[in-house]
Amino acid sequence: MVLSAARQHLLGGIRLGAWGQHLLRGSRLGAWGQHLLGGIGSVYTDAKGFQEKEIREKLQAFPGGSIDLVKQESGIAVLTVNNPARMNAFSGSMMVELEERVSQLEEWTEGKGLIIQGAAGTFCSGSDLNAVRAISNPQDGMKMCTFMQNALTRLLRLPLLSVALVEGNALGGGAELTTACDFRLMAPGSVIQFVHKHMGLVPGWGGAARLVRIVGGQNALKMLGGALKIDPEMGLQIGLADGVLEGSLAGSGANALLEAEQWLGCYTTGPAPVIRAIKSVVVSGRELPLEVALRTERDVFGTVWGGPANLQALATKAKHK
Ligand SMILES: CCCC(=O)SCCNC(=O)CCNC(=O)[C@H](O)C(C)(C)COP(=O)(O)OP(=O)(O)OC[C@H]1O[C@@H](n2cnc3c(N)ncnc32)[C@H](O)[C@@H]1OP(=O)(O)O
Repeated sequence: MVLSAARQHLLGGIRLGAWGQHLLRGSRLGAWGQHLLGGIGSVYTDAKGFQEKEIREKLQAFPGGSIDLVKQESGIAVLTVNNPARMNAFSGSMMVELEERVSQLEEWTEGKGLIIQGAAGTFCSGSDLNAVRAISNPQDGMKMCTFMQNALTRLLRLPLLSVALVEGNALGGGAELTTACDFRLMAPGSVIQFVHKHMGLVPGWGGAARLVRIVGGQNALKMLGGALKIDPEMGLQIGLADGVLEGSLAGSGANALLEAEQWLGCYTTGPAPVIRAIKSVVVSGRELPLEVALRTERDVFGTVWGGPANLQALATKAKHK
């Protein structure tokens, strides 16, 4: 089967990469789905002069901290941004590690959910200003930002329901990281702030594009233009936050994580193939033109129809009272 000119046109500029492969992995997508993904180049290498190997090497020259991943049997993974001496700022090596952890999550076929948190009670203060100073020329900045955009785009497209657990501060790139999750949970006293304007910058990790989709253009303009400090109350009001942690449990590390796990559990309870299919149809609806999204939805539907969970539900004559 050859894609018609119209479909080629629809796909213009949309080049599915790892996400598309995810959709396919272990699934029973139809021939059209295979065509949709086959032969379409990666979305991740299109910036002029972008050489992933080169920027990796450059980033590795700024070590410090780590990105820790724990995959739990419950199907919920916890990713920790761990550089407490610098308020969990992203060193160069942490950027590389983030991309590696995303690759590991892409391979995790049993997963259903993901919680992203910062170590020691605060989320993330953006990129490490020491590294920023050292690569402050536009060429290196563009490469770093392409690398991080790609990693965060793949993060958001994972077939896992993801939540940013925001304690303390999420500043600059840290605020951008929160927008690469499906949901944001804020602890009392926490702040999400796009401080870029104060740094003479705009978001570059894809945070502006995602923010507009989350809170709308008007709110995004106010947040970026005013470098507004968004507290939990304001976060809820503008739709940036999806929930606020209970004061009694928040701020105490493990308890905040436990609360986030409980919150996420409302959405991830059920068989992994179904939860993953839910995320996949929402991602395609969010990112693809309608005709392509509808076809993808049909193909994903085909992966769960007649599947174990579907057959079991039919056998037990489930009622939805
Ligand atoms: C495209 C990406 C754009 C970006 O992300 S640009 C970076 C944006 N982020 C920032 O400008 C954050 C600057 N930092 C701050 O505002 C404050 O440090 C912050 C996070 C509110 C915490 O304030 P305090 O609680 O008073 O703590 P503090 O200032 O004493 O910080 C403790 C140690 O952490 C360091 N730190 C915090 N944020 C950092 C960063 N982004 N890069 C490198 N180091 C950073 C800070 O320098 C301090 O270190 P030290 O104890 O003086 O050695």
